Amino acid sequence: MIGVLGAGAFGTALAVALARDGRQVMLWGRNEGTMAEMARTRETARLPGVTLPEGIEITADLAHAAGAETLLLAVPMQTLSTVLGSVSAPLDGQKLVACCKGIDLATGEGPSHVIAHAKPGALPAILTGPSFAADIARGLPTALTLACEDAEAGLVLQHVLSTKTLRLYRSTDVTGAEVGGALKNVMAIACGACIGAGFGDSARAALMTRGFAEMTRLAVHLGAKPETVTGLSGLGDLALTCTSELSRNYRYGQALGRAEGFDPSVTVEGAATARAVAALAEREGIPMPVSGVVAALTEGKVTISEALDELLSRPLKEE
Ligand SMILES: NC(=O)C1=CN([C@@H]2O[C@H](COP(=O)(O)OP(=O)(O)OC[C@H]3O[C@@H](n4cnc5c(N)ncnc54)[C@H](OP(=O)(O)O)[C@@H]3O)[C@@H](O)[C@H]2O)C=CC1
Ligand SMILES: O=C(CO)COP(=O)(O)O
Repeated sequence: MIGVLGAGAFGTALAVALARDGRQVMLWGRNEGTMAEMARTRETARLPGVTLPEGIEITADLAHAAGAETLLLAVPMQTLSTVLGSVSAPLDGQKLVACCKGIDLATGEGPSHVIAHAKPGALPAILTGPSFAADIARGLPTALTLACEDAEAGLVLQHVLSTKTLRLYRSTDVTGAEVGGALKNVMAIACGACIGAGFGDSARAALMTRGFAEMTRLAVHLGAKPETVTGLSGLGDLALTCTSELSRNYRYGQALGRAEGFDPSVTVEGAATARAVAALAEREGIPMPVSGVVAALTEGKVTISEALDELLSRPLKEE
């Protein structure tokens, strides 16, 4: 049995893909009324046009869902610690796969460390890479990274979670996978802002490239392998998110670039993560100029033209 905690767009899309491939899935969401409605209609407003297969058990009972051998954690990053804290069972020996992307603002940690602190006896892993929920739920193909420090558990998870349309590559470099997934959202905000402000495609390509350099710098500093950052979790997801209006982070950036408002109920992981990265970069003494500018933009501390000036006026250096 696979349990999915978080019945938003991504958790539901993963549940649909896995159930279609014959897995028994339990999908947990916090709102009893919403979950009852989802069970009755087999539909969700977060994935219009998608029918939830009968193989998905829909529940609002957290203790029940948390009993599954493999748990996919698909809640927003800034709520992960709270959600895990609400599970009273220790989850010893259970495989906890973070499907969220970001860095916890309170602790400066990625999802695997948040899991390790909340449930020290569990086996943490991360599933990340280019994967819009709408694509996954429609059965469109993609490839993802499944990273787990325990190579044996990683191998098991790779087989449990791969389907005919989701091709999982395994890795033991959890830090590399987490940093790539977290930072690509920050870069997507930067690229959206760049396009929204009318700075053009050349500027966006430059931002993506320098953003990628920043991702690699932080990941390697934290002990990751550079080749992980060039994989699906880093470059793969960066390419997707910085170029598609299906990305919420990109659209949020566009709104910043146009000095327009943005619906605060939409999940935009890159905003809090930019602030977490800026704090981490300062603490560790790592230059992260694009992340710093995104953090300042999201906090309303600089305008889009001040952000551009800040990046362009940095001392000239070797690439
Ligand atoms: N959407 C996508 O294409 C992809 C998303 N992801 C990642 O998946 C994670 C979740 O995103 P996504 O599903 O898109 O987000 P959504 O906004 O679609 O859904 C978020 C879900 O989390 C629930 N939630 C929010 N706060 C809490 C809380 N405190 N306790 C319990 N549940 C809570 C919401 O419940 P409620 O409805 O009651 O508010 C909702 O079901 C993010 O980290 C994102 O980066 C990764 C790959 C692709
Ligand atoms: O992570 C994603 C695709 O891989 C989804 O991106 P957004 O959260 O920006 O929509």
